Amino acid sequence: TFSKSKGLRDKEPQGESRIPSQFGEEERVAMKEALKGAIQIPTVSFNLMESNTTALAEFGEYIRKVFSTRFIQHEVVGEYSHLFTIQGSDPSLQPYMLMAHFDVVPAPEEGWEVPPFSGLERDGFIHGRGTLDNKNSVMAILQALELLLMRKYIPRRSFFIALGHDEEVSGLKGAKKISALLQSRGVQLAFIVDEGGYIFSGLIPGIQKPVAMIAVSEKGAINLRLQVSMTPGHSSAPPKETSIGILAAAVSRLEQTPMPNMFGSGTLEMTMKQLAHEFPFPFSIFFRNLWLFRPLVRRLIERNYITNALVRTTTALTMFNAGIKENVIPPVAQATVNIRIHPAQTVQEVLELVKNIVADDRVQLHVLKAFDPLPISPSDDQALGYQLLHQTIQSVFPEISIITPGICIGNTDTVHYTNLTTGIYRFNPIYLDPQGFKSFHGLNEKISVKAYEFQVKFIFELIQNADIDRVSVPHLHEL
Ligand SMILES: CCCCCCCC/C=C\CCCCCCCC(=O)NCC(=O)O
Ligand SMILES: [Zn+2]
Ligand SMILES: [Zn+2]
Repeated sequence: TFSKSKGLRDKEPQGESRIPSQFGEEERVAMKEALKGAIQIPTVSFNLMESNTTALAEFGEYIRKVFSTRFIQHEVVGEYSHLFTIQGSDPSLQPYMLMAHFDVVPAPEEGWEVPPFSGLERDGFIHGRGTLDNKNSVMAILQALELLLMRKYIPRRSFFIALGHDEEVSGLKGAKKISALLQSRGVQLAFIVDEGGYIFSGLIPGIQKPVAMIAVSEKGAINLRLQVSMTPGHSSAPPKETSIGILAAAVSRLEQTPMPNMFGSGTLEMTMKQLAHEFPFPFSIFFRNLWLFRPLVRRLIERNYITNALVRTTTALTMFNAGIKENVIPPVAQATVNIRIHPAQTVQEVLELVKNIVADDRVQLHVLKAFDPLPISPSDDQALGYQLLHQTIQSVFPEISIITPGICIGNTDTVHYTNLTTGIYRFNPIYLDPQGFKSFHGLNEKISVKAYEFQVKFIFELIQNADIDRVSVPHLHEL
């Protein structure tokens, strides 16, 4: 119930209509087999222009085959994305939306323990690209709905399921179009839930206990192309500087010059408030007494590469292309820099900083994509989406005692839905340890069969929790 989080309370106790989230052996086998099949379809997004469209189409066929989507309104949007509309019995309740994406980043086989699109089960884990990011969610959402419908559950609150096909390359053809379609129908959502927050385990230095982080905001981003052009010529009489040398020096300056540490603003303060007591001595003293230790904490946080990303705009050099032949002075050198913007900064401010760091007019800057950090969604007692997630985490994972709002350092399709709701929450009910975190876009991405079952159970519970009548409880200030 909501009693622990104080704000919203169930009007009625959960009646007999509540369906227990218990699944039979046959159902559990079918569940994991369905996920394996999804992993085997190589729905890779390479870049804005290029994706495996055959696989994207095949994925659509696959979900139709595995789930009884014919019983609910199912639309294909932007050629490959999917929008499901589940009509609730009580039109007075504002609808919500569950989101996920089924495109994945490329996965060259080198370095993987099992082929990345095999979906092989080994030692209790299903392996493959997309097992965490994010076919697990796509399949778990549809699976939970299917299991509820099979048990004759009739939702009271309407909800949508939006499954994007190009999240990894912007969401412009999928999520953006779904959002426009819903807007044209006059839909306003109570809240949305997407990927981007997790149950962190051993990921926050000093904290052993699991921390469920519901991301209430996410960083902005810029993809920036740096280019140097020069006249080609014979390499036996080289000029003093080449396009490659000039560009290399520029990107090296960017890598060597971190953006300013912005500790002291945004969602991190909220997260720190929740976590301060959990750190071991003497860190707990430092975090609880920022009035005295702020400068020290500011430095401590930037020591770890993950927490560093929470306090500053990050700059990652991700692509570098130059040269046409061994003995030709290169005409053009290009690099792509992927920047993630701290919520206290804007695209314009960061571009200005970049220009000053590059400080070389021969290096042209082209903005390929840019957006500001996302607004902070409410996490107070009255925030329905946040409180529903909070409640469901407490009931499905009773071992978790720390639930906190936070920020997602990656980007999600939610960027396209700010017109439909102010309640944007990013949370996947998955334990993520440092190895799991590194496997996002990396090697050996995998999910345990148990973890996947818990994800299905979580959504099964969340949908039912969203249907319980709630009354507001006056806010009680803690003494
Ligand atoms: C003191 C608090 C510590 C919390 C530390 C954890 C912070 C990590 C936050 C979020 C995890 C990032 C998940 C990434 C989501 C992936 C989505 C994605 O790949 N999108 C595409 C992209 O970003 O390029
Ligand atoms: Zn993702
Ligand atoms: Zn991703």
